[in-house]
Amino acid sequence: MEGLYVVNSRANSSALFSAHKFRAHQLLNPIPQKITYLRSMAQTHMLNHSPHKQFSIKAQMAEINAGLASMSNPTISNEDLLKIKEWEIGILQGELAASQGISIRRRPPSGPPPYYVGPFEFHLQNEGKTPCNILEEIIWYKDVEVSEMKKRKSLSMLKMLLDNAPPARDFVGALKAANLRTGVPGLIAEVKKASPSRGVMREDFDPVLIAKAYEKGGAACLSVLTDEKFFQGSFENLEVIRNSGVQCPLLCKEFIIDAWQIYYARVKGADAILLIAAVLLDLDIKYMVTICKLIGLAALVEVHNEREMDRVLALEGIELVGINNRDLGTFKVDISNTKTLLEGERGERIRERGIIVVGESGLFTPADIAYVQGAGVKAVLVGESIVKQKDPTAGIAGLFGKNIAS
Ligand SMILES: O=P(O)(O)OC[C@@H](O)[C@@H](O)c1c[nH]c2ccccc12
Repeated sequence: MEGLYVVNSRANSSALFSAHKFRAHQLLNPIPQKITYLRSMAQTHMLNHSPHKQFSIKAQMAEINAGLASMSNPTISNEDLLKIKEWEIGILQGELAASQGISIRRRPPSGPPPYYVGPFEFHLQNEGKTPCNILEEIIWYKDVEVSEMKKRKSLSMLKMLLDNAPPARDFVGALKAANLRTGVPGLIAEVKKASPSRGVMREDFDPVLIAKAYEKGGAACLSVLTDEKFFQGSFENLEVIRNSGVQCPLLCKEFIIDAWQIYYARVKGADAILLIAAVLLDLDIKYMVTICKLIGLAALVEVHNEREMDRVLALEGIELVGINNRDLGTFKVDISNTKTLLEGERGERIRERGIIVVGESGLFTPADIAYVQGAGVKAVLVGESIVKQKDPTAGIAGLFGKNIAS
């Protein structure tokens, strides 16, 4: 556990590069040999994990090295050096993300540090300082938010709190049981006040009342939005629902970019967390799923296109995959996405591996539920259509076209 902590204790970084940075702290003096050493380490990591990018990265590394070798300013401070390193690592991480088809960029640093002598193209890459879509905006804001939260509560504090937390409830088990009991997909009912695409969905928003109404209506699990700025949710909502006597396992609906958030979610009462493949590198997903297993959480890995599905299916140990019918970049909703991603060989592999698939977003009617069930989902994640109902319990019966409460 301690090893995991060191590697993943920094925001903004994939596990490997965090380890790399960690060592960078220890190795800053004297400068040239150590830079070369650090660089070769980064190079090794890149080569191991992104073979098809080998050539371009090698070339860029060579360019940076040449630049540094010709650097004449001997007064460069350790602090500036560290900034240079961090900036470069950001660029390399961007490269790795692009090679995996991830279009969401992490928050750009404020441009090249002083004394930077790397290739010109790197300067250009960081020109775009405005987010390209809503998901990117959310992620950039989250980066800042999480680094602030981490200052207030360290990971070691969270780990101490974890030792006293009641064990997590079986999220996947509850979905399977509900599916077997009702013959329709197990319901994850979402406690959601607002969203960037739909605005405020319910003015009289009482999270505990809604949660209890969902449970009464036969929800297997609940999803609680915790993002404040864009969804008007909160960790307080998660906590009050957990302490209200509601028995359903809880999904912490958060934009997770740092393992610290996983521990935080568990401390606040979560039984499952969401990992969004459009945002996270393969290695990050793998690493975060491992952390979830260590602390007893289920991980719902969300995909919204074929590329993301293939990336996730290439990872081991995945139990729960969500297919989002809403493109988080454009807000476009199309429930046939669930069907498309489960067709052919992909669907077969999923069945063989016993992965539970959750159909997410845009489900309003019994026909919608039947459609995604026909496509192969064993669970659904529903917010808008039930949270907007005056009586969410009746909303659930309306959504399924029958009473699914036990
Ligand atoms: O309200 P809807 O259309 O029923 O969607 C619920 C849920 O799928 C959606 O809120 C969601 C799916 N993935 C997300 C990731 C972040 C925030 C929200 C989401």
